[in-house]
Amino acid sequence: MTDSAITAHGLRKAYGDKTVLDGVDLAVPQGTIFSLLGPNGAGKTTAVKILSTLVSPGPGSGPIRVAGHDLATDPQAVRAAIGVTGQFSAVDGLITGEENMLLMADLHHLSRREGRRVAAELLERFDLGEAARKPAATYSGGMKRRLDIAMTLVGDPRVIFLDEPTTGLDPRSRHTMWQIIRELVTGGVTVFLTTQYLEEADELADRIAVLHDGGIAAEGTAEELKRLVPGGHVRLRFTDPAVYRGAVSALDEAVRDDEALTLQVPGDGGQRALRSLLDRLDTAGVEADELTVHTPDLDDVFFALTGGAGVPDQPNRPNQSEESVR
Ligand SMILES: Nc1ncnc2c1ncn2[C@@H]1O[C@H](COP(=O)(O)OP(=O)(O)OP(=O)(O)O)[C@@H](O)[C@H]1O
Repeated sequence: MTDSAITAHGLRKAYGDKTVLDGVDLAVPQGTIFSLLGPNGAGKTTAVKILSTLVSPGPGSGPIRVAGHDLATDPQAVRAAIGVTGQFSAVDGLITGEENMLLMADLHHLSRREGRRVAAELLERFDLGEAARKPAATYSGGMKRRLDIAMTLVGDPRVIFLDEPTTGLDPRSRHTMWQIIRELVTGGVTVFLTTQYLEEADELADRIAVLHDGGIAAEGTAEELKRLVPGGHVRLRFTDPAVYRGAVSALDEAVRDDEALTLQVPGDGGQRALRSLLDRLDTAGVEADELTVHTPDLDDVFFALTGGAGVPDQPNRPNQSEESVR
C-alpha cells in the first residue's frame, strides 16, 4: 500500500475519433481532496468513470491504482473500496430515504440490525432523520444529494468520487455540501471531486488539476495556480476629484479610471509593496477613500490556461464586484 489513494499514468480515452483524455497523469494522496477542474466536455466525468471502473481506459493507458488495488487486475477490490456519487445518482425516488439506505445496506450484505443502525445514523448525520419516511421524490435537490452521499457511505468507502456534487444547488445547500465533504476528509476518506465551479475547488481542494485539451494544463494548490498568472493589483478609490488627480500624478504606473475615480496599481499586494505604495501616497499628501488588494483568482488561472474556452458558470461567485476590475 502506498500513500497515494489514486495514481494513474498516461490515462487515455477516445470516443470514436474524438480524443477525450490524451495521456493524463494523476496522483492523489490519501486523506486529501483533489479537484479536477475543467469546462464542459473537458473529460472530467470520463476520468471519474474510468477511475471508478464504470468505463474501461483507452488502449495505451498506463497502470491505474485506486485505494491500493490495481484497476486492471482487481476491479472488484477497487469497487469495494470506493463510492461514487454525482451526475448519475443512485437515489430511487419512488421509495423513502430510509428504504434507499436499507437497500444499500442489503447490497453491502449488512445484517438487518446493522443495516438499520447504519441507516439511522447516516440519515441523522445528514439531517435527513425527519424526512426519512418520505418518498425521496419529494426531497429538495440538496436533500437528494445528501441522501446520495449517505447511501455511498453505507459501504464505508476509503475513496469517494464526487462528480459535480453541487451543480444546481442553492448557496445554502452548496455550503452544507462543502461542510459534508470537509468532514469526510477529516474522517480519513480521500475525495476526488470534479467541478466547474472555481470557487468550489478553491474552497475545498488540497490540490487542483485543470483539464484542458485532453491533458492537465496545470496542477497545484490553489495558491500555486494563482501564482501562475499575472493580475494582482491594489485598487484605490477616491471621492474627491482633486485628491484623485493628486494620486494620478504620484502614481504614474497606475491604470486610471477617471470616471469611477479609481486607480489600479499593479503589484502582488504583499506587505512591502503595500508599504511603499502608502508611503508614496503620504509623500504626495493624498489619502484614498478605499483600498482593496486584488490577488489573481482561479478565474484568472482558468481563463489563462484554457484560453477562455468553455466559460464556466459562476452563479455564486463571491467578491465579484471587488474583483471585477482588471
Ligand atoms: N459514451 C460516450 N460516447 C461518445 N462520446 C462521449 C461519451 N461520453 C462522453 N463523450 C464525449 O466526451 C467528451 C467529454 O465528456 P465528459 O462527460 O467526460 O466531460 P465533462 O468534463 O464531464 O463535461 P461536463 O462538465 O459537461 O459534465 C464530451 O465531448 C462528450 O461528448
